[in-house]
Amino acid sequence: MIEIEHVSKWFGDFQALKDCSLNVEQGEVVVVCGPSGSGKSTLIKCVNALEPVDEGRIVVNGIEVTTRRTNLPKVRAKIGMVFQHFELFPHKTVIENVTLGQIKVLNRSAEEAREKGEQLLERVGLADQAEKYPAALSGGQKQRVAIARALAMDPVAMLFDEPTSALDPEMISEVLDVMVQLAQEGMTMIVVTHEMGFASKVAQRVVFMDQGEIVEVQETDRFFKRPETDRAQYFLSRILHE
Ligand SMILES: Nc1ncnc2c1ncn2[C@@H]1O[C@H](COP(=O)(O)OP(=O)(O)OP(=O)(O)O)[C@@H](O)[C@H]1O
Repeated sequence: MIEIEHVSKWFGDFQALKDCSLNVEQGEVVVVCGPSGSGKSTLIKCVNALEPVDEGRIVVNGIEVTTRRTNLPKVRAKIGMVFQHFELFPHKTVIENVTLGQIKVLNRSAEEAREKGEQLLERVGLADQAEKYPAALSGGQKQRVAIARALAMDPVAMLFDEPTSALDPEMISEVLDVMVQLAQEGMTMIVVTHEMGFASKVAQRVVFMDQGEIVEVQETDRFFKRPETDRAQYFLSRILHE
């Protein structure tokens, strides 16, 4: 479903991704972890075509996202992305945030978009916040709006870039709960996170990145019991004892 084939990417002279390959199956949840600067965000931005790749290709649900295309917003909309800092439209209400893309990119009518938006806000527990502006919401609520907004586009897969790392500790579980539910419903997901509790509960596989390389791809249980590489072992021992 998500095929990443020999992807390399440079920022100027700096190689941020080095020959990265990974296949994510339909309905699979893969957690990507690794030290700061290892290329995790860059990798998933490439999957959503937010960053162009220099070598290799990425195919999502049969569509190559790494070719230059004119209908990029439509392709991108089908691959939902949730960012660390929410990236909501600050001057739009919650319901407008959730309907805008549906109207502009998917050409849905305002009524259809609103109905879908309301259903999704209900699903993430925010039905009563529809008319508020993002500034009036907590971080956990903002992130749930961001998830609802991505889901409103009927994505074939969802990408999460450290979705809980900007949240106060007490809000982390309200966002993770929504993600767990999505996973249980069979959504294909790539999740960049250091939430190893989430990884061990939900992910089928864990990808460990370091210095732009995919160093290790392991079944989750195995990764936590016995990572194959010293680099992954060292990383795990550090974050599990933080
Ligand atoms: N737009 C950019 N221009 C130049 N360098 C960049 C750009 N984006 C990322 N980088 C560099 O590429 C490397 C990988 O960055 P990336 O954000 O993918 O890492 P990460 O593993 O997600 O890190 P973190 O956990 O800190 O978010 C870093 O060294 C970063 O400084």
